[in-house]
Amino acid sequence: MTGIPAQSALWPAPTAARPVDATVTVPGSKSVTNRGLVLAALASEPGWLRRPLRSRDTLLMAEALRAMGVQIDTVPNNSSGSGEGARGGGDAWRIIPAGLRGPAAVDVGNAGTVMRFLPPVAALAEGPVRFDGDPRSHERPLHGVIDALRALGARIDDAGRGALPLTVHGTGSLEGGTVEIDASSSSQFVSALLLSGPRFNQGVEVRHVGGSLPSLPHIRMTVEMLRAAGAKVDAPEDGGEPDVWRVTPGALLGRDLTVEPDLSNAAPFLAAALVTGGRVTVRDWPAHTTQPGDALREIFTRMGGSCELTEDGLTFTGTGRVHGITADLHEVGELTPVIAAVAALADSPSELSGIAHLRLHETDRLAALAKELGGLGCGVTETSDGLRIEPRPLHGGVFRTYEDHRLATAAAVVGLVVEGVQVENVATTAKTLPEFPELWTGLVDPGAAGPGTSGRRG
Ligand SMILES: O=C(O)C1=C[C@@H](OP(=O)(O)O)[C@@H](O)[C@H](O)C1
Ligand SMILES: C=C(OP(=O)(O)O)C(=O)O
Repeated sequence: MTGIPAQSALWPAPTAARPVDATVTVPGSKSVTNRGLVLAALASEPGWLRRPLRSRDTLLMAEALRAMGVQIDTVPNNSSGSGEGARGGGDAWRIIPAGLRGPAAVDVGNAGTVMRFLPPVAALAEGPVRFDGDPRSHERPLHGVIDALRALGARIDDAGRGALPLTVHGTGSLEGGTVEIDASSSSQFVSALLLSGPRFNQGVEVRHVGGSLPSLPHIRMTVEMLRAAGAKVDAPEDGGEPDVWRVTPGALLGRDLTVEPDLSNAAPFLAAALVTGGRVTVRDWPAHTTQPGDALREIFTRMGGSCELTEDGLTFTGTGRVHGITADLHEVGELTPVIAAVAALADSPSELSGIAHLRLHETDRLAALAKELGGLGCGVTETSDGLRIEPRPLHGGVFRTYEDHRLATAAAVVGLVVEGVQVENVATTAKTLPEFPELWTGLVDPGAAGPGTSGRRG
């Protein structure tokens, strides 16, 4: 990939000489793209995904579905289709479902969505499907999906690990029915079972038992996207039983879906306006969305800025002052690294809670943020379920990223206002935003802006 340093290289994070003032096009949502791919692959007719995210996580998803027999073609986004979905340039994906089959090998990389959403799909395939991925994927929780699939009738060989690597021995169908799981370590267990649920003989009823479920907006996203594909879903927010979801068996429609921008990946760009006292517009911010990133409007406003949603997108304006925040991020955990970076630059301490499950994300995010923000001079303490951040004057230094895209973008936010921050392996942003280094450079230096970022100054 052009412009992205080699893995071990240090990337000097650009410092903003003045408040940033730019408009950014953030690529599509990882969570919407990967749900869209799975639902399209399980549908009874072809479908379209427009403006899909093309990043490591979504390309791995597409490759895995292809390995199981699904046809996914890349076509220019104006070649066919109609209505709202046909808008916009770039490429689209045309997904043509087929009888799912093994033998197949799936590389999950370190994508939670691939390692959790696809074993239920593989249970519907005819033949064995082998799953493996990065070393970290072996440590991330998967027991909820494995145990549930076994209870619903699947045969899985995981050598007793309860984790990757494993083989799902699909038989072409799955009985389904009611299952209890503890999804307190990842909402993706619930989403995984619901997404394939319409194709199980009896559908599925998922009953969460155990500690509080994280990332509820992501489960709502699953429910909304299932319904948009024609599935009948009963969910707690419609007056149903708490922590119980029911999906009725039935055919899924092929959709023509335009993917929203990734609002979690918008976080560092909005943060740039906040910490430099500047202004950033993120184009195409959806008026209605289930993405957790929509909560940034409220969170960053509390931290000192203001925002306006117009037809152009979301414009966030900083004042030059950043305040600490006390926030329970249980529902929006993936926003934590950038919020922590902003908190390290605030004029008062912050307390971030409800995010113990981040210890099992791409890396142990609580330990990594404490160590790396601490290494630049910030006071950071890990609590039982979060971080206490006490801002102090920061200095430059190497910021390690532990193969975690969100650690890299968090480091870049600090680097805007602290000279000498060097980000190790910024290329790790390819997990969800391969264009990050170019977009970020365009933000700070509009003269160097590529197609995704444009400066507003003359
Ligand atoms: O379903 C999804 O698309 C996601 C759910 C969340 O996972 P957890 O519930 O494991 O935190 C989130 O952190 C992840 O980035 C994406
Ligand atoms: C937790 C994340 O990813 P994954 O889908 O791999 O769980 C994330 O993107 O912040």
